Amino acid sequence: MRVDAEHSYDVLIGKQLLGELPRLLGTGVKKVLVVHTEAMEASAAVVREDLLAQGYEALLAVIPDAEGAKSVDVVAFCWQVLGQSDFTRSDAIVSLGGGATTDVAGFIAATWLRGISVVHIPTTLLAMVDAAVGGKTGINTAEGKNLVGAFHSPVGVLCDLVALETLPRWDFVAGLGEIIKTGFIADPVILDLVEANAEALGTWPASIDDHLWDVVRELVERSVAVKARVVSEDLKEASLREILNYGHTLAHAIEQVERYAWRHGAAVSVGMVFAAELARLAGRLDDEVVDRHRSILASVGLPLTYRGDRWEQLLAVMRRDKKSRGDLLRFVVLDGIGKPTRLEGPDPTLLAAAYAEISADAPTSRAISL
Ligand SMILES: NC(=O)c1ccc[n+]([C@@H]2O[C@H](COP(=O)([O-])OP(=O)(O)OC[C@H]3O[C@@H](n4cnc5c(N)ncnc54)[C@H](O)[C@@H]3O)[C@@H](O)[C@H]2O)c1
Ligand SMILES: O=C(O)C(=O)C[C@@H](O)[C@H](O)[C@H](O)COP(=O)(O)O
Ligand SMILES: [Zn+2]
Repeated sequence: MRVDAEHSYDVLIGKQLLGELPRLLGTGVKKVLVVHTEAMEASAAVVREDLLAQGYEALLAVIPDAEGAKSVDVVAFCWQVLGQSDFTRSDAIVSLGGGATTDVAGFIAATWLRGISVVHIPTTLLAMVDAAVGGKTGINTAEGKNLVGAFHSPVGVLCDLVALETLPRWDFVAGLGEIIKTGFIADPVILDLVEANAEALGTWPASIDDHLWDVVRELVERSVAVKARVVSEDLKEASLREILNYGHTLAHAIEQVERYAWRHGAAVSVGMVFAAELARLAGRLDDEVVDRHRSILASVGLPLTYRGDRWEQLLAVMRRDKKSRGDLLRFVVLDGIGKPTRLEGPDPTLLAAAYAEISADAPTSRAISL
């Protein structure tokens, strides 16, 4: 799959792809910093050995797990490593891990010497289908999620599906959240595929067999194809790219309120049900599509509700969403499957009514508690 952003790059999807890394790094690179978490230590050692065998100077930088990686302290630590190892503009970073790792490593690459090459090797489903592709990089601040970052496209992405064999069920399911998002905004075949294989997908990795691998590969390819098309047309989110943010306005607020104890994909699941209810109440989306949100997300084990007593707090956080313009809150909503649009400045009563529909506490809501 090819992405045409500030430069063109390949997203390779398959098995045992490590041999492709030198080609993705391109010519002239001498030093490579492999950024990874402790959980990825063994794989990072293999990548390093491979790079050394190919004649590169290869170093490892271990960063904290999950959202703990997306902090300015981690960035500063990696800048120090790069500085002390004399990394120049002809050297490169390789990220190895989930979306948190690819986000922070991408940001380090974007900022070191004002930008050096990065190759992403995503190891979660979510990072393969979304985070590693498209060049959005960033970190969190105390005030919110992804508030600091840069658009900095990788020079290549290597999605080795074998990595998914060790991914725990909950992290796999979180990745399905972004895949289902892609289905609703742009590719209904994704929804059909998930619905037809929901039980096996929702019980990963116990359910792995040849058929399931074919399904997962197709889901990854279809999701990456949508993302590649969108970011090739609108890298810096002038307009079209906002559709990839479906469900994210509320999702990011939930993640922050939960101090990142929720997985991103799980929060996106609740955020999509909220956005669907918002569109329904605004008279844009019919009941059938809203119900399909709930049924498909629940079928793989994703959450549909959030605590009712947090609305004011969530609303305050949502005001800092990147789609906001001044006081104007803006949401990506659907007019139908594959028909994303924007809802700008919805009435506060409409927002509260949509939230009541997803509140875990509301006895009369249409929400299903899992
Ligand atoms: N830049 C973008 O366009 C973009 C898109 C979507 C999401 N994101 C970001 O991605 C992050 C979420 O990514 P995520 O869901 O991958 O979470 P994550 O990076 O936190 O990884 C989830 C967990 O999986 C573990 N893990 C990773 N690979 C594994 C493997 N192969 N086997 C076993 N365990 C493994 C990690 O150690 C971690 O504990 C969020 O920060 C989100 O904001 C960014
Ligand atoms: O690539 C994009 O654009 C997206 O919005 C993809 C999202 O899934 C992703 O979570 C992204 O990091 C959110 O971006 P943000 O600009 O809302 O921080
Ligand atoms: Zn996301």
